[in-house]
Amino acid sequence: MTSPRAVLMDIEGTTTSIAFVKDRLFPFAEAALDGFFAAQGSAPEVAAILDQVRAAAPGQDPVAALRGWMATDAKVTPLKALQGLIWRQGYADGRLKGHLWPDVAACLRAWHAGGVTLAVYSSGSVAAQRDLFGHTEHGDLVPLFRGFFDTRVGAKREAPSYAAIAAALGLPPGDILFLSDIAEELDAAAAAGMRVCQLVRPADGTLASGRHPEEADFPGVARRFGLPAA
Ligand SMILES: CSCCC(=O)C(=O)COP(=O)(O)O
Ligand SMILES: [Mg+2]
Repeated sequence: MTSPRAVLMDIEGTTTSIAFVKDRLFPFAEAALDGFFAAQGSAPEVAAILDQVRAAAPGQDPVAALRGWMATDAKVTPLKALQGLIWRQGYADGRLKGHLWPDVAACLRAWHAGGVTLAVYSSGSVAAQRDLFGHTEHGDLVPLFRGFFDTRVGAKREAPSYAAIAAALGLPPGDILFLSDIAEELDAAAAAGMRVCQLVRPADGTLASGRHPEEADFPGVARRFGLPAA
């Protein structure tokens, strides 16, 4: 079988540790929330997010709605947009560094150098994705990627989202390999015709679903799917 022409990847649990997202990024945004609104609540970008929160949670105080979504890790677009704005300040002043598992950066560089199209699909906003990959221990990796996709393209557990991403990349779904730790996301991508592989990273405690090919790291993915070696 030919190797994939593109690799589409999830962030949390795939390129990046679950602990970094849950124990560093999410608490960072939650702790900064009140101060952020006090300083920037009237900025047009922030006001637009608050309007989206009011539309999604009618009758609720918008900040209370945001805190409720944070508490349940809801993948709601306005929450993700707001978290991205708050994290931006942390990346800019050096309090945040985008975490990548040690095997990831070298593989991304090798795959890109070998002509493989790279793209990201995460619940985190496109701005947050670009900030994470732009501020890693391995430098700015944003130029390696052709596309970044978030929940505005659709939910990660629904097949049409993956069809829309393939169309945006201008590739047949069968030419794209999707990498994620979440079996339901892989189910949806496979239903849209993509090739898939579950990242079962021991340090994240990921459980293999048994429904998809599985690998513990990106070099394993490269070997299995015939991608360039790092
Ligand atoms: C851009 S990093 C933050 C990721 C995030 O907010 C999140 O909810 C994790 O979602 P993923 O789709 O990457 O598992
Ligand atoms: Mg994930």
